[in-house]
Amino acid sequence: MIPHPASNIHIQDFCLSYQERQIFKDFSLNMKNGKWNVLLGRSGVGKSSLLTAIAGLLPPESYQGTIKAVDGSVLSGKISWMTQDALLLPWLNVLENILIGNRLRQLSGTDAISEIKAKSLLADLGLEPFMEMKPENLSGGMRQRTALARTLLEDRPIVLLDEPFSALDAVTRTEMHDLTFRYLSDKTVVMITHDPLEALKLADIIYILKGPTITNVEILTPSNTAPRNIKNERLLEEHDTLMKQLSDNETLS
Ligand SMILES: Nc1ncnc2c1ncn2[C@@H]1O[C@H](COP(=O)(O)OP(=O)(O)OP(=O)(O)O)[C@@H](O)[C@H]1O
Repeated sequence: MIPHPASNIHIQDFCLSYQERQIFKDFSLNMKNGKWNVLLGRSGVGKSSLLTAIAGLLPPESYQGTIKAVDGSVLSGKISWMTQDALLLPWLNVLENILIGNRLRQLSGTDAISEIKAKSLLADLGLEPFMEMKPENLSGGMRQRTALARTLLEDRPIVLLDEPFSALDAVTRTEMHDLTFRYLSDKTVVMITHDPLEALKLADIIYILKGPTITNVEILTPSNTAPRNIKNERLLEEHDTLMKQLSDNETLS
């Protein structure tokens, strides 16, 4: 499927400071359209801040530069975003939580179809037996899968994922990698992860962000097409390269 032309992301001359520290300075980047763009970098370098900026949720007075599609159109309305904390509404059950976008938009005409899609997605994610449970009764991994389901159901051309698999056990994580990759095959995905192997498994392109002030990125394009077998020898060599690139950075607070 050809990605929607407005699903690219063009970052131009982006500058961001918090108090004394400048996080980004004159930073420009074109994310790959319809691909998995993965951000790697030491904790505190500025990855989530960049995702927040792409989502259009930084206060306008706090940054300079532009983040738009290459044709100049705005990105708002084209993005679904899964934040680090699942942000589920405690008074709604799993099914209601993943349908919240529809409910807020009052798409009453599509509710029946959305509910069928939502239930099928919950079944794929192994959450069907829990769909009437409230978030407080779910494990951390189940909450994360619920948040992932909500993001996947939004069906937007741009999908921002901030450590979407971090709370999952190794087996579930592998299953979720494959499923998420399938669901998002025609989207422009920007994913943050702390796991270089996860990045190498899923990314079309990996951007390594280095501080203390980010002015550009180092790029690694893994060989072969994603999703990759993480036992592949070539991938393990690329893992070593990535680890060296990541460790060649001063410690950030
Ligand atoms: N609203 C804010 N006000 C002040 N400082 C902030 C704010 N948000 C983030 N920071 C600081 O900016 C820096 C970058 O934060 P950010 O969350 O973007 O990093 P990150 O690379 O996503 O980190 P992690 O991998 O640990 O999630 C950190 O030092 C953080 O403490």
